[in-house]
Amino acid sequence: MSFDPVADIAIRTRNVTLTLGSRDAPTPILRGIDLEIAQGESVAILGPSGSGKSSLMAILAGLEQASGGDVSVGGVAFATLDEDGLARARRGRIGIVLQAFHLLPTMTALENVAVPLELAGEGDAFARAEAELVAVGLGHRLTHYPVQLSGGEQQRVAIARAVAPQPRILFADEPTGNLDGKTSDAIVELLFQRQRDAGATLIIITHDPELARRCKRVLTMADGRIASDTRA
Ligand SMILES: Nc1ncnc2c1ncn2[C@@H]1O[C@H](COP(=O)(O)OP(=O)(O)OP(=O)(O)O)[C@@H](O)[C@H]1O
Repeated sequence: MSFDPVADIAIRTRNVTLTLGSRDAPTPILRGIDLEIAQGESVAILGPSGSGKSSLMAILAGLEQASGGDVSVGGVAFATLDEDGLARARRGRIGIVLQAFHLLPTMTALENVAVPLELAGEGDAFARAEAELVAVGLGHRLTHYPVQLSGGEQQRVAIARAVAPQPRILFADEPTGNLDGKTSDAIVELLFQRQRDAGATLIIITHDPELARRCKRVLTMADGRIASDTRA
């Protein structure tokens, strides 16, 4: 499985829909998303609470299947993949920082970052994981378990874990939500630095207009649709 360097398109969707709820009471969440995101682009997704931002990210990141339409990421059509196939498509290629950090409670901060690297078949997993944790200011918390870390520290472990495999596409849902101003600035700098250095695609859900302004493209969602799409 490889990314399509000719088209240089990281993500392409056609008429993507998501409908949840029961058959008797279906709830349309996404109502037809058409989107092309180039490799290396930085994209902010804005929009009111409940407009479908996290749902769209879950589909683009291969965490959830769309109800209808096509999603192709790095030239891979997601609709054809089962859960294992999606996990393989994500591994090492797609980095994800979710609002709930999903750190494994039985693993230390270092292990939470190193183990996915090992799973992706990377060498020097622990040395690289340590370097990533130092980069997010957590060199002094390597052996702490998630329960021993503050919310902002857990968020930074999740960010270190997401960027460590140097993914081609990095998704972040409110990556600075739990951080103070200074730490938030440092983390934002780290995300954009990774995006530039690796030519990665960066897709960030945020309510922070300052952070959105730093992205080359801003999508605004409303009621399950893309209401506006502007480039800087
Ligand atoms: N399992 C579900 N069944 C029915 N509706 C759901 C389900 N999961 C999410 N929703 C609804 O889907 C809508 C979109 O949710 P989503 O989390 O994508 O919005 P969001 O724009 O990311 O919001 P926020 O900014 O608050 O995180 C919401 O109205 C939510 O209540």
